[in-house]
Amino acid sequence: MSSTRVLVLNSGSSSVKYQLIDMRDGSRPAAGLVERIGEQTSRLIHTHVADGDTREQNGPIADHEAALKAVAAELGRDGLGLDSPELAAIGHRVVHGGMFFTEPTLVDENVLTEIERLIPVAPLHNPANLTGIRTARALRPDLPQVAVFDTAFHTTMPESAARYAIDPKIADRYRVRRYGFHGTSHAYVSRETARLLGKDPSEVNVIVLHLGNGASASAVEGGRCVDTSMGLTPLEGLVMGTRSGDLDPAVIFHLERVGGMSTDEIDTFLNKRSGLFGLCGDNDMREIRRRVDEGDERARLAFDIYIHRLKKYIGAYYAVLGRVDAVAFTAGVGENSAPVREAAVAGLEGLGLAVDGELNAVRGDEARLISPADARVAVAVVPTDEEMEIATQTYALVNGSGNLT
Ligand SMILES: Nc1ncnc2c1ncn2[C@@H]1O[C@H](COP(=O)(O)OP(=O)(O)O)[C@@H](O)[C@H]1O
Ligand SMILES: CC(=O)OP(=O)(O)O
Ligand SMILES: [Mg+2]
Repeated sequence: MSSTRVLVLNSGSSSVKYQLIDMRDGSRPAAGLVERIGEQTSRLIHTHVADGDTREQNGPIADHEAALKAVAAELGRDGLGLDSPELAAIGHRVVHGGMFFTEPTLVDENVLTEIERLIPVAPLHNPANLTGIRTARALRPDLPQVAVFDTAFHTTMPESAARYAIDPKIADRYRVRRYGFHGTSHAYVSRETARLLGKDPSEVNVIVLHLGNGASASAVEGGRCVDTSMGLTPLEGLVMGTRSGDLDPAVIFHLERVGGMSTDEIDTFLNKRSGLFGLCGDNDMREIRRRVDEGDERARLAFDIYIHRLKKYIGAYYAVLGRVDAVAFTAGVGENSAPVREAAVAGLEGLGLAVDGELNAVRGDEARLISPADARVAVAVVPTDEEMEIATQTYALVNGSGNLT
């Protein structure tokens, strides 16, 4: 039996998402999610696609190691376990790869050491990614494990965009620079946007707006990233579900000196209790829109701040690129929230940007244009598929080709 399947693991700070993908035809025999890891109310939802069976497990799952073992057991019940000869490799999303990793990388001890060294700049993400890799290796030591880095796509950024305006000696000593994240999604979506326009990626300039719980924008010139909104960590840039995005760095000194908060408290405050959640108590855009429609002022302000920041980045990346062929909305909010898309480009007709109300209201899983037919710049909804991109890159590395054979 040939090995054509890739298990993709996306370990977040309190969740593990997984998909088993068959590279022969792109089918997904199984997929699932473990959420609220470390709490009493953890939940595993597993879907075995062949028989449409979805199983749910509720109850505490202490850590990422236990989560991954539970996932392996669920896959095993469907005959799709980690011992399956059809499994070619496991592809892991790793959030921070620093400057070192510019490509998908076969995991060995040195790679693990380097990912570990990057924990201080990705404290919410890299530890979970590491545990995922280590647990998977222990369960199936002979299987190739590939790390696919969120930062890799952004390593093409010019120094003018990647450096902060601080002494380069200090910056280099502490590896302080703008790395950018969600790169797997920005790469996939910019390519799919070119495809939607019937062009080669090398011919088009695209602004990608990845609006999920974490959110980031990128400027992609002829298939290469030239700027992105996240920086040293995934805190910079857009307003997010629970992260503040851009602020004057002096806010931190002020909160410490005047507010009496510790560095760790400020870190938690800005990463976990700010953004939409900090502004109005909700981080889910559906709930925020519902409240806006009911006339809730706090939700309205949160929405307006979110949109104002988004619009500023569209303008900034328009200037960075000089010529823009398309603006692509993706991820949970970008794919599903027509009001966000409409508000983000409202008033930008001068830049050739507009949204057609009827097209914007259409829902669906396919990439689609939402700009009027005569628009100078295409505005598109392009569903992201980080799992397929990770599987493709993983399979290409272990097999010498990314083609679906
Ligand atoms: N129908 C919808 N309308 C508006 N927002 C939505 C909708 N569906 C999902 N979302 C938003 O998508 C967010 C999650 O996006 P997602 O890309 O799945 O995030 P992540 O991968 O970062 O967890 C949710 O917080 C929610 O606000
Ligand atoms: C890097 C990052 O922000 O990831 P996520 O959106 O999964 O939190
Ligand atoms: Mg996401």
